[in-house]
Amino acid sequence: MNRTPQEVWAECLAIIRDNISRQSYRTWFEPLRAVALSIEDGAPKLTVQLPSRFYYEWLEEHYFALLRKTITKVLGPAGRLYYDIVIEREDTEAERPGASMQIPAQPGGQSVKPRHFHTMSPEAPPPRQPQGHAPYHPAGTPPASGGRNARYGGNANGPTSPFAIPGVQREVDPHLDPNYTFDRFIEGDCNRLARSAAWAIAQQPGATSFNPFLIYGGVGLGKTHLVQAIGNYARAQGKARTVRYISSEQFTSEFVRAIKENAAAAFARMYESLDILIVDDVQFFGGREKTQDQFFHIFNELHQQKKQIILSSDRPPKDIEGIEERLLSRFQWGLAADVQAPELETRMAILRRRAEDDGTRVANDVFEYVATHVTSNIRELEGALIRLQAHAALQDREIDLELARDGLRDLIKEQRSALNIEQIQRVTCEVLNIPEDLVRARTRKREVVQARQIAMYFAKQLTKHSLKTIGQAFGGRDHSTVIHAVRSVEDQIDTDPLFRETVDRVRKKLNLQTR
Ligand SMILES: Nc1ncnc2c1ncn2[C@@H]1O[C@H](COP(=O)(O)OP(=O)(O)OP(=O)(O)O)[C@@H](O)[C@H]1O
Repeated sequence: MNRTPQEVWAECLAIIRDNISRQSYRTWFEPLRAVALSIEDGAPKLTVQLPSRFYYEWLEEHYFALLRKTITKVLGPAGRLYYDIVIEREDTEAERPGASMQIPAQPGGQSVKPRHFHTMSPEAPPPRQPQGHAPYHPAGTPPASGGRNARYGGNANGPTSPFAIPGVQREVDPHLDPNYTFDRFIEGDCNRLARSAAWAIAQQPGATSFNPFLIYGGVGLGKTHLVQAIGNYARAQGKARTVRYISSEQFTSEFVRAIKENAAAAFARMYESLDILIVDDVQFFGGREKTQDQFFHIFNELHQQKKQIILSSDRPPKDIEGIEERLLSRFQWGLAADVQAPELETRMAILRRRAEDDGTRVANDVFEYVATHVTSNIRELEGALIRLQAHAALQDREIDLELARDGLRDLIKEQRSALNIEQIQRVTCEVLNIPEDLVRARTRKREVVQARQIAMYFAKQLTKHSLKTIGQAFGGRDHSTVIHAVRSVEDQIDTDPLFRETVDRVRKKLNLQTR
C-alpha cells in the first residue's frame, strides 16, 4: 500500500463532506486525524485519532452507516476503520481499580495524556437499538385462564376497577412514552454508570445482578427518560411482554382506589404478573405505610420470580425518609446509580441532538451560549431551546447568537439571582476538571481539596448562605472547615500567581453564568 494514512483519510473526508451538513462536518470530522494505515490479516486498516471518547460515541451513534459506506468505498469491502481515542487523565483514576494505565510522558513538555487504544471495526458495531418504537402485541390471544396475564379481576363490585373486568382479558397499559429511548439519551460522565447499567438491564431484564435497579439524582436530569428507555427497549425487542411504568403517587392512588373497590387482591395480582415494574419517584412512598406494605409484597413476589424492578428517586436510598427499613434495604439489593447535572460538553450535545430531532437550524455558537448559561437541569435546557424556537418562528429568523441573547435575557437574569451552591460547585469542578461529586465526598486528594476550597470560597462570597449551610452542601462538613477553606484561598490568592489565575478563571465563568 503506497498511500499515506492522511491521503486515504482525505479521500474519506471528501465523501463524508458531501453527505452531511457543513456544521456537522466541522464539529465531528475536522478534529479527527489519520494516524496509521496498515494491513491486518490481509485487510487494509485505517486508524484515526479521536479527541475524546465522546467523539467515539457520537460517531458510532450518528455516523456509523456513513463511515462504513465510506471505508468500503475507499478501502474496499474488507477495509476496516480503527479508532485511537485520547482520553484525558481523570483525577479519580487512582480510586478506581482497573482504570489507571501506565503511560509514557508525551514529548514536548505537555501534561501527560493517557492514551487508550480502542478498536472498532465497522463490521462489528456495538449493540444498537432499532429506531422507533415497536407496538406491543401480546403473543397471540391472551390465555382464557391460568396464564399470568389473564389473572385480573372478578370482583363483587363489577367492572369499575381497572384491575377487575370479569371475563375480559386486559392488556397491561405500559404507560411508556415512546420518545424516551436510549437512542435519544445522550451519555456523559454525569450519567455513564446509570446509562450503562440501564442498557445491560434492557438486554436481559431480571437476569442481571442489577435487580432492583435504582436511579437517583436531582430534578430534570433524565431519570424518567432512562427508566422508560429500558421498558421501551425491552418491549420492542421482545425481552419483556408486560411492562408497567408508574409514579409512586399514581401507584398509591391506584391502590387506594383498589381498596375502595374491593379489588386489592386483583391490584396485587396485576402488578405481580409484570415482567418489568418501573416505579418513579419512590421517595413519595415515604410515610404511606399501607402502600409500602403492599409494595413490599409485590416487590418480593417479582424479585423471587426474577422479574425486573426499576426504581427512581430524587436522593440516594439511605436518605429517603419515612420508608420502612425492610423496604429500604431491598431498594439496595441490586444497583443504585446516580445521575448528576451534565457537564458543558453533554449539555451542548443534548441541545444539538434536540435541535436535530426537531429539524431546527441553530448556529453553532448558540449551543455553547445556551449550555453555558442554562446549567441547572436538562428540562430547563430544553425549555430554553423551545423558547428560542418560538422566538425564531415569530420573527421569521434563524436562531443565531443575537436571537439567543435577546430570547434568553429574562431566563438568564433569573439564573443570575439564583446562583446557588450547586452551580458554584459545578462551575468550579468544570474549570478544574474534576468530577463534581468529589467535592462532596470524603476524598483528601490534593486537587479535590483545592476545588472544594475554591467552591466554598465562592459560595461564601456569592450566596447568602450561612457557613453551616455551605458546609452541609459539601458532604456535611462543619462551619470551621468552611472558614478554614475561605482563609486558605485568600492566602493563596495573595501568594501564588498560578492559583490566583485559577480562581480568576472560576470567577469569570461564574460571572458568565450570571451575566
Ligand atoms: N441525557 C439526556 N439526553 C437527552 N435528553 C435528556 C437527557 N437527560 C434528560 N433529558 C431530557 O430532559 C427532560 C427531563 O428529563 P426527565 O423527566 O427524565 O428527568 P427526571 O430526572 O426524571 O426529572 P424529575 O425528577 O423532575 O422527574 C426530558 O425531556 C428528557 O428527555
